[in-house]
Amino acid sequence: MGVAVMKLRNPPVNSLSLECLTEFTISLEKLENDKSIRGVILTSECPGIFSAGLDLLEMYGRNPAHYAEYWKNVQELWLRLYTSNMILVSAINGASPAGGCLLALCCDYRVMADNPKYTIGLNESLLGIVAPFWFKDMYVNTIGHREAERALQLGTLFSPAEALKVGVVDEVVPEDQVHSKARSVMTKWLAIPDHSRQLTKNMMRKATADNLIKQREADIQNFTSFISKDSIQKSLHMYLEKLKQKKG
Ligand SMILES: CCCCCCC/C=C/C(=O)SCCNC(=O)CCNC(=O)[C@H](O)C(C)(C)COP(=O)(O)OP(=O)(O)OC[C@H]1O[C@@H](n2cnc3c(N)ncnc32)[C@H](O)[C@@H]1OP(=O)(O)O
Repeated sequence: MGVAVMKLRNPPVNSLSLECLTEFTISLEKLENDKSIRGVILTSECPGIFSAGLDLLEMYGRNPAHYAEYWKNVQELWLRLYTSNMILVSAINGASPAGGCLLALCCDYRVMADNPKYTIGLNESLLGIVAPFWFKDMYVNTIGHREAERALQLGTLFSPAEALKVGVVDEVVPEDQVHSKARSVMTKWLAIPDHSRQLTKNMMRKATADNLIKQREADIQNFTSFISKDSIQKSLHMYLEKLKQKKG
């Protein structure tokens, strides 16, 4: 029925390394150019993890040129996903913090597995970093200003039930039904004529995407100088240490 399933596979936690981002963007571009494909189901092949978000090791202990290159690719993937003409449905079958949540938010519909161990949200502030304006814009578009304001400041990671309540996801289903539900949602969306659905999607999303497009270079500069700061590098170091210690 012209539907592709994209499975994220970058063990152990599907972090979005530079290589992973680049491959993702290229695959998406290929699908976008394949006229037989009308929809994509985005999911993960890593057990229990949808995506751990941006790769912290791409943002820690590197040089400014690397940070700039990395951020350019983060922007590129986001723009492609967010403005895709295809129907995107995410089958969120695991934890989905920060950049993982960002991927899901780009989709037209989000189905999440009902497992309280899996959380989702833009938790950047917990890491001592700040979600950029275009992450924030997409969050506001999805859950509204007040909820986004609170969740961004607190770095809230929502359980599936909370995520459903606040509107971060559209549906929560038993874990073994995530993929079948994503497929049935896709069938419903495929019944809408592409041209009217695409024009409507574009109308809803263009201003948000344009907001980044018009200041991409400044956003790269801003990211590079922010992430290069000693205080921010120190925060990332502490967060990485915390992740290590969690293992015991
Ligand atoms: C002006 C602009 C400002 C900057 C804006 C930047 C926007 C940033 C967006 C982001 O996405 S930042 C990343 C946020 N991600 C997280 O906070 C998730 C952190 N990870 C976890 O919470 C957990 O790892 C997990 C995903 C819930 C999985 O838990 P699990 O117990 O299954 O695995 P772990 O033992 O914790 O991890 C295994 C292994 O993977 C490493 N790792 C985890 N997450 C990342 C990551 N995002 N990037 C790189 N590496 C990651 C973790 O350290 C472990 O490594 P080892 O100890 O095995 O070496």
